[in-house]
Amino acid sequence: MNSTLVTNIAELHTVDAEARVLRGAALVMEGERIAWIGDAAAAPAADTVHDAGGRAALPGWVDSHTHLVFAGDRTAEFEARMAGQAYAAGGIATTVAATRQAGDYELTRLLLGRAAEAARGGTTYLETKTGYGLDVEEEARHARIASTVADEVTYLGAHLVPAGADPEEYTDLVCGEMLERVRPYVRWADVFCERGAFTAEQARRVLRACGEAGLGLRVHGNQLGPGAGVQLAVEFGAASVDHVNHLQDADVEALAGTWGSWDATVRTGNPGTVATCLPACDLSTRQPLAPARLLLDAGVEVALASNCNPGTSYTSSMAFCVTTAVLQMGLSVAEAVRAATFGGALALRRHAGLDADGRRAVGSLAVGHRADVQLLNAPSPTHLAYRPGMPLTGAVWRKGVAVAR
Ligand SMILES: N=CN[C@@H](CCC(=O)O)C(=O)O
Ligand SMILES: [Zn+2]
Repeated sequence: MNSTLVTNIAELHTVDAEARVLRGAALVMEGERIAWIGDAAAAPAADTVHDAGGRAALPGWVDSHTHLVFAGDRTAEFEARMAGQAYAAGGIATTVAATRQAGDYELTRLLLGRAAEAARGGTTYLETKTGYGLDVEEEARHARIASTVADEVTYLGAHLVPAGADPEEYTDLVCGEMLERVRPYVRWADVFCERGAFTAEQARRVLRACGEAGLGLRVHGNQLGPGAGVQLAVEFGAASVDHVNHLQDADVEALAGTWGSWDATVRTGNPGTVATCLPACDLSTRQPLAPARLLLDAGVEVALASNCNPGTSYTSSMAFCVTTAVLQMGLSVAEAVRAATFGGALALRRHAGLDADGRRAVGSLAVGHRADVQLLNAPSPTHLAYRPGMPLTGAVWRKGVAVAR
């Protein structure tokens, strides 16, 4: 099995339960797992040696929320928004029309290009969603294509009621035939519970049906105004509720309540509902930045994700999200890095051990975890906030294979 030693690491940020930072460190990747971590002076030999040259090493980013199966863009909508127009869910229909026109080859090519772009930015674990198909054949096609590229696929048939459809009948379809057809390709289901998208009652039906079909649950909630998304996510034991821009005290309390049997100091117990914040989207839609500081202080586990999509967040830069979280959302660098790595892993329930489908943990660096590692072009991750917008991704390994260096 091929092995790589990365040595001469100024700071190795494990993002483990003790948040250990090892100085003068090295790590060995063997096949697709991390085989050894420790003091560089004591490192074992390996087939290949990579000198980190005094740079910092972190887990690769875990991007737990993207919508990458799409064609076309929405530049005109973005320009109108920058001129003062508000974002509305209806814009999704523009992308649905463009995506339905793209054949399998084209859609796969676009998706591969976006996944490669994300990897070059340090993302080593990627979730993506359907939701630009909105009929049975298209949603099944998008789920199938997504499953050939992304680490995790989420069914988002409940993204928008397509033009001309009756909302209740469309919800029936999402809960029935459409769900059956996408089921082989997806692990998760999501619903956009928002004004202009799905009501709380419709969202409840979707979550119930998808949960009964054995899918893990996620919710797009409280993005454009206060709403039922967070409470529904908690009610259904969703792994994550995403956006969370407009929260009432009761929403924060409900989320905090889901973490009662989780011990963050040893990372055991039952994880609750992660609050996934999407700062690039918040800036692009001119929503208030999600209250990540408040959520962390209340005891809620927080993730940062890119939400890369052509409508609200056309970037897969997790580094940008980390930078924004530090500069504008009140997180420390360590908290932001944790949210963009371990937080995403927790939101995808890939934070620990080998699970039932034999997958290795991601989002933190420990022996046995997936060898998903990035080096920064900097001696410490503080530079992500200190030097905003600079090209700080040095080398990236995904499953032990160099994807950028
Ligand atoms: N908010 C809902 N869905 C996407 C945006 C989709 C679009 O506008 O194309 C989001 O997460 O922001
Ligand atoms: Zn989204």
